[in-house]
Amino acid sequence: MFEKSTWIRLPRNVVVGHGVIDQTVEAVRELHLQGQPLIVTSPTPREIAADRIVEQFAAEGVDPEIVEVEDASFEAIQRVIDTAREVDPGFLIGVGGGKAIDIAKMASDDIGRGFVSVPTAASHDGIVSNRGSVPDGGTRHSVAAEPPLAVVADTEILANAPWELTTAGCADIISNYTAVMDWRLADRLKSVPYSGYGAALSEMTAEMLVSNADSIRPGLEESSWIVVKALVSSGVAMSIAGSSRPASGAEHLFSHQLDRIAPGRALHGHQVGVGSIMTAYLHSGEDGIWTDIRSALDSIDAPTTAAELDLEPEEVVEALSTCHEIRDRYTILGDGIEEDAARSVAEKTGVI
Ligand SMILES: NC(=O)C1=CN([C@@H]2O[C@H](COP(=O)(O)OP(=O)(O)OC[C@H]3O[C@@H](n4cnc5c(N)ncnc54)[C@H](OP(=O)(O)O)[C@@H]3O)[C@@H](O)[C@H]2O)C=CC1
Ligand SMILES: O=C(CO)COP(=O)(O)O
Ligand SMILES: [Zn+2]
Repeated sequence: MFEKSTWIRLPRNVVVGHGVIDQTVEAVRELHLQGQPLIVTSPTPREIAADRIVEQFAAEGVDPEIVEVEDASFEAIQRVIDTAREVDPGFLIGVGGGKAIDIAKMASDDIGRGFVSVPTAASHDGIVSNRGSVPDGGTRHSVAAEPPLAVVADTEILANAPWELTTAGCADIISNYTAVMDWRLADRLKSVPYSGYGAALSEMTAEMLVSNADSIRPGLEESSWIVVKALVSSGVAMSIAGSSRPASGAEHLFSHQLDRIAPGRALHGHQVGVGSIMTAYLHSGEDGIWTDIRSALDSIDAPTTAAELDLEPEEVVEALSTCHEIRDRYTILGDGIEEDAARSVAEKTGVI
């Protein structure tokens, strides 16, 4: 008897375009969300977007509660949960980069209230996904969480954000190529749950971004449009898969390890891009697609070397040779690669 079942949880309203931040209240009302909003944001996004959203609610006689977070941590999530228990909000709104959105997402899951995602940077593909990603000591948790009920992505705000945030988002998408290679390998060798639809959507998203690379230029609002649609699509792939597998393989393990070894040095997307060059080399060898990945990153101004990530060569070697320990996710790194092998792949790909 056929006994499989799945839940694919997706946002209902995805609102993208110029000035749509001013439609946030409308997007919320259309979902019939009631009660006081709890806005989770971080310092810069607060000035750029959250205060504007507060004004919109104030014009309707609603006074949102705001929690400002500085880092992605379980302490920050707990602070949001504690505030939510005090004020009993009707729903949450995450306004900012990956950190604010992940925290809002995970707190919303804990307190059982819906959440709306308002990205201020096209820097990562968690803006739509049903996954939260939080470092915790020597490990990192990628946990199931509430997907947003709505996403409000204002391309004017995204286009005015520092250019490197957009190139980080592009690199996060380009890394889907190696994430899917790792996923297929893990399916073949370890029988991990695999979704052909999730994999195909993830690869197609990377393909479309790369084929539009010429239109992704600083100051062009169209660039934010292209990138944010790719980020939404990649997030949907994760929701279809029910895991971050379509968008996170060994290149993400490398990045998560760098967050421990060299915290705050480079953006998530930029680290996974460089990781992807090296893991593509491990998958397909000297004449494989690693050169295409490097060219794609280069064409959108994303880093391709350790120096551009502000890293020492030995930090790259350490991260690559130890990152398999970060979590139980089978990838091309298997049970780890030797330091000399890691140095060799980093040298051969020009990363160091
Ligand atoms: N759940 C998921 O599926 C995924 C989660 N992630 C997670 O997302 C995080 C990375 O996201 P990322 O966005 O790079 O990190 P942050 O949220 O830390 O944002 C990066 C920087 O950009 C600033 N910023 C945000 N918006 C603007 C703007 N419009 N103008 C100027 N500065 C701005 C932030 O300011 P400030 O310091 O003031 O906040 C911060 O300094 C990681 O924690 C990663 O694990 C990534 C991919 C997928
Ligand atoms: O960054 C992500 C996808 O781009 C999320 O993946 P993780 O599950 O590795 O945190
Ligand atoms: Zn990522």
